[in-house]
Amino acid sequence: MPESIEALLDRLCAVIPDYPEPGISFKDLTPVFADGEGLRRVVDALAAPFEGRFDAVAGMEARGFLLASAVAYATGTGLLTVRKGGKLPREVFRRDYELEYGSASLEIHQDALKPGARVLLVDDVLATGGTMDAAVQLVEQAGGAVAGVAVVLELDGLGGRAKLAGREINALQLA
Ligand SMILES: O=P(O)(O)OC[C@H]1O[C@H](OP(=O)(O)OP(=O)(O)O)[C@H](O)[C@@H]1O
Ligand SMILES: Nc1ncnc2[nH]cnc12
Repeated sequence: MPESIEALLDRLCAVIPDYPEPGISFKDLTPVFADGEGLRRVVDALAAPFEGRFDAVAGMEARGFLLASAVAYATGTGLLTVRKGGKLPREVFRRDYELEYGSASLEIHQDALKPGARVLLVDDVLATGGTMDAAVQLVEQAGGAVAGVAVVLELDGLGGRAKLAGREINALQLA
């Protein structure tokens, strides 16, 4: 029987205690990305429930970029870059937010989207949901319609799903 995606993630995801600060259990997916079959299966599984329902994929800097660009390529859709603050050269919309270990800001070009474009948002980890919620708001502010949210790992007990109430979420594994 083929290995389930949950078993694959259990096997390849590294867990680092007390990183980047005491009390955080850091989930490192770089070994999944480094595995040819792992990367392909994760990318396909992220997009599968939304097939035919999105025109573009938004990835959040930095780890989200890795997955979003692969999903966009695999599905023949466009790629939107949602960048950390101060990196984009033209007029931006901006959101400041909190995450498990600090605060940050995200920006999107004001003209990044065609009006009504259906956007799938992709990231590696959903923890507090601060990052994903900020990105959802930016996509909508730029005139897009959020088709859904796809993440590899949803961290249990940190409130990310509640923060995204009403959004369709595809999480490949609850950790
Ligand atoms: O649900 P949240 O609490 O917002 O946490 C999830 C976010 O945290 C990580 O990014 P990080 O900001 O560490 O940046 P990186 O991708 O540059 O490592 C991860 O890639 C998600 O984007
Ligand atoms: N515990 C965690 N592991 C990996 N990425 C994260 N992003 C936010 N919290 C995280």
